[in-house]
This record gives sequence, structure tokens and C-alpha cells, in this order.
Amino acid sequence: MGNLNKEIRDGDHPDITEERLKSTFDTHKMAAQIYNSQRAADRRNEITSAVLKIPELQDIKPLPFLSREEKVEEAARKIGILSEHLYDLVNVNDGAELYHLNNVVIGGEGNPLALHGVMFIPVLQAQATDEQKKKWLYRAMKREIIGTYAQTEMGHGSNLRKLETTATYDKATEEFVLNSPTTTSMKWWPGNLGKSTNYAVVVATLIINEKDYGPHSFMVQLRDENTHKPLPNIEVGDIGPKMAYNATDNGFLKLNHLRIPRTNMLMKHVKVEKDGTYIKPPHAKMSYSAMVHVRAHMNNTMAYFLASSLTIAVRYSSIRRQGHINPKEPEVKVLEYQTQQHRLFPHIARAYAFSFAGAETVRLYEKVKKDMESGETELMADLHALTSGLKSVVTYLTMQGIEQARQSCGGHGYSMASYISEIYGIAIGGCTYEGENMVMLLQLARYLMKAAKAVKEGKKVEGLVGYLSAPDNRHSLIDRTPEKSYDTYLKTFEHIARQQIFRAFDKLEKMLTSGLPHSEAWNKCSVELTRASRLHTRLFIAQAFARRVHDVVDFHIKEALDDLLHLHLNYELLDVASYALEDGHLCGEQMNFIRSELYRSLGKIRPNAVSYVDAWELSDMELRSVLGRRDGHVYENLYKWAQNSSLNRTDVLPVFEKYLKPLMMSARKNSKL
Ligand SMILES: CC(C)(COP(=O)(O)OP(=O)(O)OC[C@H]1O[C@@H](n2cnc3c(N)ncnc32)[C@H](O)[C@@H]1OP(=O)(O)O)[C@@H](O)C(=O)NCCC(=O)NCCSC(=O)CCCC(=O)O
Ligand SMILES: Cc1cc2nc3c(=O)[nH]c(=O)nc-3n(C[C@H](O)[C@H](O)[C@H](O)COP(=O)(O)OP(=O)(O)OC[C@H]3O[C@@H](n4cnc5c(N)ncnc54)[C@H](O)[C@@H]3O)c2cc1C
Repeated sequence: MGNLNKEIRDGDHPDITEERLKSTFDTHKMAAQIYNSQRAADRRNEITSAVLKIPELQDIKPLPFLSREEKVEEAARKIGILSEHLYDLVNVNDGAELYHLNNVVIGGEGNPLALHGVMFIPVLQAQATDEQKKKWLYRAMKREIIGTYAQTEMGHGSNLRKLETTATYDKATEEFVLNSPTTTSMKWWPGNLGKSTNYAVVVATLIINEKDYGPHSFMVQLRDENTHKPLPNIEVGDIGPKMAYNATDNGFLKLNHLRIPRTNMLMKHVKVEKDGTYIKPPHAKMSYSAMVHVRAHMNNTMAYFLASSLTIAVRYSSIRRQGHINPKEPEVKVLEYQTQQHRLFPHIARAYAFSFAGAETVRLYEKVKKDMESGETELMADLHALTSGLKSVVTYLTMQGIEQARQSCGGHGYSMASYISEIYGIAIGGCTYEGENMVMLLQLARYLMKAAKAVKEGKKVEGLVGYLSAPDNRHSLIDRTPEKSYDTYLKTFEHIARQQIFRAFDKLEKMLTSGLPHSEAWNKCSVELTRASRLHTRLFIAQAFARRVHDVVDFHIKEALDDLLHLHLNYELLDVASYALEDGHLCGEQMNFIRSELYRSLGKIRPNAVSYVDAWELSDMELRSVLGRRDGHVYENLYKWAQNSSLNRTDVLPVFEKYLKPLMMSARKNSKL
């Protein structure tokens, strides 16, 4: 039998090998849990190995040393080479394989086809008629054309109903006239709109006979297919550098009375007839499908970003020695400090939890997508509520986890050699894009308030909110039942979410009864409402984690996941415990129990810490981090990495003669006077 941790190699830093030898589970079998099948986990490694054999696909130098222009060019160069090898490397119909290939070869900073795959193709798949698919989708899939999703404007992103771009139907010519009437109506932010794409699905307010029908999707050709020059009546460009994600050309677009054929409106579910008759879709929000597509997949991308940062931080913490626990013994690995464990391990548990919650969400999404094809829309509201809450909670907690990972690496965490700051910058975009987090929490709150109302009216609610009408214990049974049971924890989470949902509901009702208009009352309750949404979502995440552990068959994997789940439940409960203390559901004694279980959990996780992150099987090529190197040889490589700095090309920089020398000379002259 070989080593359980599959990352062990000769020549690795002994401190990291020591960690890996302690593993109680097979890291590749754990990868099968993370990536949802053994086959998917195998394929990731096969793809990585194949990529490593193609020299042109390697980074020309560490990405932090490239300028923005070089980053854009480098990503495009790799896309070109990848296209030649694509069919040998991956199954192009498998989104997970494509995602992995992108992460290994190009990384998270973006590429000219980022939005093409993430939104342009999905929106055509969901909203184009068969005829339109023939015209654009198949060409897009073959990459004959490159597209994006242009919805957000300079003045409006969250409130879609106030988009200023208009698509006015002209019955005489059977065309739509697309227009950006003001500066604020310019499309602003769409990924790859600036320089890479030649087509876009543009979301504009549909006007027929002066009547406003709200946001609809239109196919617009932006650039000549051969020269790539913008077509007449179109102004398009890059919006400039961002916090991170700078290999992507997020762009602006101004349309000046641009005429497009009637048949360029995406009409699978909604129609405008030649004579201007409007035929409604089966569900008013069907055209929002591309956003729901991304939101449904965000749990997994966030889990990936979080796991990447933790892989870097935990590996580094196992070779970084500083200070003593026992003064008579050598300096310890910083991973021995309880504070370091407390800083990192709960986030490892979250990364796993997000991945498991993500798998359930994608399953529901696939079902709804299939239903929608046949006009069935019943589950759309559930999916919208679930994905709205998850995208908000998961992006926010990921942000916290990545920042803790950075701080846990001390000074070197602040260097781009750790690469954590880039991962952070890319990940936190998710708090904003696909619906600003507060806005999306309030969307979920609408759904929760409806459910609460139904319960108050004596109706039984089911599914994701079923717990609202389930019996509740006045006091939590944590520490009060003989057997160790997650059920008592989950029931406590249920209680907390239920109480907060009804608290927000009662507050809202009271204001409404006092005569306040609904929108004002809603605004005055909105902090309470977002709290309710967060607690509901965190309950779902904990439940999804428990469901997965329950389903695992392999004993050692189950045991290792069980340890993580135990940590998760205790840590998360402490984080939200004030809600349960408020109404006496938990008492001080139980809080002590939860805290001591948490500390016990940290000790239990400790020997497997490196293996838990290794199980994500993130190669050095995709991590792009000196601190996170698989072999643990950080210090000599930090020194090598710094040699890339262009400041080191000469011993004396021109600024010395220009500014520093005169400054020092004049200071010396003055001191002689
Ligand atoms: C906030 C909302 C959802 C509000 O929708 P609205 O139509 O303006 O408001 P309303 O008429 O009051 O409707 C609310 C009602 O519509 C329902 N609803 C909303 N969306 C959906 C859905 N997808 N499925 C099913 N139902 C949906 C809501 O549940 C509400 O229902 P209710 O009235 O409570 O029964 C919308 O404006 C919105 O989605 N805003 C966020 C904009 C956004 O996400 N933009 C993303 C741009 S693309 C991007 O960022 C790409 C980045 C990707 C990358 O770089 O990787
Ligand atoms: C990296 C990145 C990539 C992007 N890619 C694309 C893309 O490809 N295509 C595209 O079309 N767009 C894209 N966007 C735009 C993005 O979708 C929007 O920025 C996002 O939806 C937020 O909208 P906003 O900018 O209007 O924020 P605002 O709504 O102006 O938010 C500002 C503040 O107002 C608050 N607020 C707004 N409305 C409400 C409300 N009703 N209740 C309570 N609070 C509220 C928010 O919570 C926030 O605190 C991208 C953005 C980023 C950062």
C-alpha cells in the first residue's frame, strides 16, 4: 500500500513530508468527494499532466511581473495555443474539464474568452430559438465569433428595470433601434467587451408603440469579423485597470441609434411579431437565466478560490518555523499555534462545505434548466431564492477566509509571491457581480417573508423553508442528549434562522399595520431581513455538508469529513450564537461546551491539515504561489522569484542620478553650512 497522501515525493522539504505521512485518508479519494466523482478527480490530474508536457502553455514569467498589456497578450497567446490542443486535452462538452484547463493554463486573472464561456454561450443556449442557435450558438461554440453579456450600465446595475439603453421597435422596417441616450446609459463593466469580443448579447429596455416592456436580450454584432474594427454607430473600449482580474478587458459600449433586425431579439420564450405584437414569456424572469447560471456555479468557484488560498497558507505554515511553545525545544512550525489553527481550519471546513452545497445547487439548476426548455417554471422561484442567498453568503465568507489566509502567512503573505492578494482581488469581485450581495440577500428575503406569511396563516410550507412549519424545541438539545448527534446542531441552526425570519416578518407587519407603505417599511426592516437571509443560507450550507457526510461510504474519508463537519458546526454556531442566547435557546453552559468542542476539533484536524488542502489537488502551475509550493521549498524560491523584478536589472537606477543624488547632495551641502 502506498502513501495515503498522494503528494509525497523524494526531495521535498522534510517538514511538509512529515505532515503528509500523518494522513489518515487517501487524498485522491477525498478529491473524488470534492470534485463529485473519482473520474472527475482523475481527469483533473490527467489534464494537468498533459498541459505540463506542452512548453508553450507554461507561464512566460510569474504573472505579477507582467504589465496589464502583457497579461492581456499572454492570456490571448495561450488561448490560441489551447485551441490547437483543445480536443486532445479535454472533453469540450464538460464544463468542469474546461474550467480546470483554464485554471491550470491561464489562471483566474482572465482571458479574452472568459465571458464567452461563462455567459454568452449559456444565454444563447437558454434564450435563442433553434434558428438563432444555428446562426450564432454553433459559431460561438466553434469560436468563429467571440461574445459577451452586456447588461450593466454606468448608471444602473442592480435595478434592471431602470436600464436606460432602449430597443425601440420600428414596425416599418421590422428592426429594433438600439440607443444609449445618456452617458450613464453606456454599458459599463461587461467582461471582454472592451477589446476582445465581436458580438454581445445586449440587455435593453424594449419599447413598442411607446410602451415599456422592461429588459430584453438582443444579439448585436459589435465589430467587423475580419478587421475587428467597431461597426458604424458603435463606440466600444476598455474601462481601465481594476483591483485585480486585469487580464480581462471589462468594457464600455455606446450605441448610437443602431438598427438590428427584429430577429436579433432572443425569442425562445418571448416574442415580438412583425406587426409589433408582444407575446409574453411563460415566466416574467426567464430572461434572467444567464445570471442564474453563473450564480448557481459561484459556490464552486468560490470554494476553489478559498481552497487555493488555504492550500498556500497551510503548506507554508507547515514549513515556517517561528517561536517556541516549549522553550527547551526547537522553534515550532507556526501551524502548531492554536491561533493559527483557529485562523485557518474553519475556513478549510467552509471550502468543503461550499463545494458540497455547490454540488446540490448545480443539480437543482440543471433540473430547472431542463424544465424551462419545455416551458415549466415552477421551481424557478426556489432556485432564484437559493442562489441569491448562497452567492451572497459564500462570496462574503470566502473573502474573510482568503484574507485570514493572507494574514496567516505574515509578511510573505503580503508579497505577490504568495499570490493570495490576486486570488483575493479576483474572488471579491463576486461580492458585487451577478447581483450586489445586499440586493441578492433582499431577494431571498422576499421569498422568506412569503413563506413566513403562509406559516402564520396556518399553511404548511415545504422544501427549503420546510423547517419554518416544523416543530421547534424551546431549548437546544446540544450537550443535553447522550449520543453525539449533528441533528441537535442542525435543529439549533433551524431555530436561529426561524426566529430571525419571524422577527423580521413581525417587524415588517407591524410597520405595515401602522400604515407605512410597503417599500418604506421594507427599507426600514432591511438589515433584519438580510440577517434572516444569511441565517437561512448558513443553515442550508450546514445541512448540505451533513447530507454529504451522511452519504459517504468509505470509512476513512467519512471519518475525516466528519471531523471537518464537527469543526464547521461548532465554529459556525459560535459565530451566530448571539441569536440563540437572546431567547435562551442556548445557555452559557452550552456555549462552553461548544467552545471546548471547537478547540478539541482543531486538535483533531491538525495532523491532517496539509492532507485536507492537498486533497484539492491544486498543482503548482495553477496555484502560481511560491509560498504554496507542493515541495515546501519556499525560501530559496522566494529569492529566485525576486530576481524577476525589473528593478533588479541594474544595480543603480536612473532615479538615483535624477532625484536621490541631488536630494542627498543638497542635504549634505546644507549640513556643512
Ligand atoms: C434584483 C433583481 C433580481 C430584481 O429583479 P427585477 O425584475 O428588477 O425586480 P422585480 O420586478 O421587483 O422582480 C422581483 C421578483 O422577481 C423574482 N425574480 C427575480 N429574478 C428571478 C429569477 N432569476 N428567477 C425567478 N424569479 C426571479 C423575485 O423573486 C421577485 O419575485 P416576487 O415578486 O417576490 O414574487 C434584478 O434586478 C437583478 O438580478 N439584479 C442584479 C443584476 C445582476 O445580477 N447583474 C449581473 C450582470 S452580469 C455579471 O455581473 C457577470 C459577471 C461574471 C464574471 O465576471 O465572471
Ligand atoms: C469584476 C466584475 C465583472 C463584471 N462583469 C459584468 C459583465 O460581464 N456583464 C455585466 O453586464 N455586468 C458586469 N459587472 C457589473 C455587475 O454585475 C454590477 O456591478 C453589479 O450587478 C452591481 O450593480 P451596481 O454596480 O449597479 O451596484 P449598485 O447597485 O450601485 O450598488 C451600490 C450600493 O447600493 C446598494 N443598493 C443598490 N440597490 C439596492 C437596493 N434595492 N436595496 C438595498 N441596497 C441597494 C448596494 O447594496 C451597494 O451597497 C461586473 C462587475 C464586476 C465588479
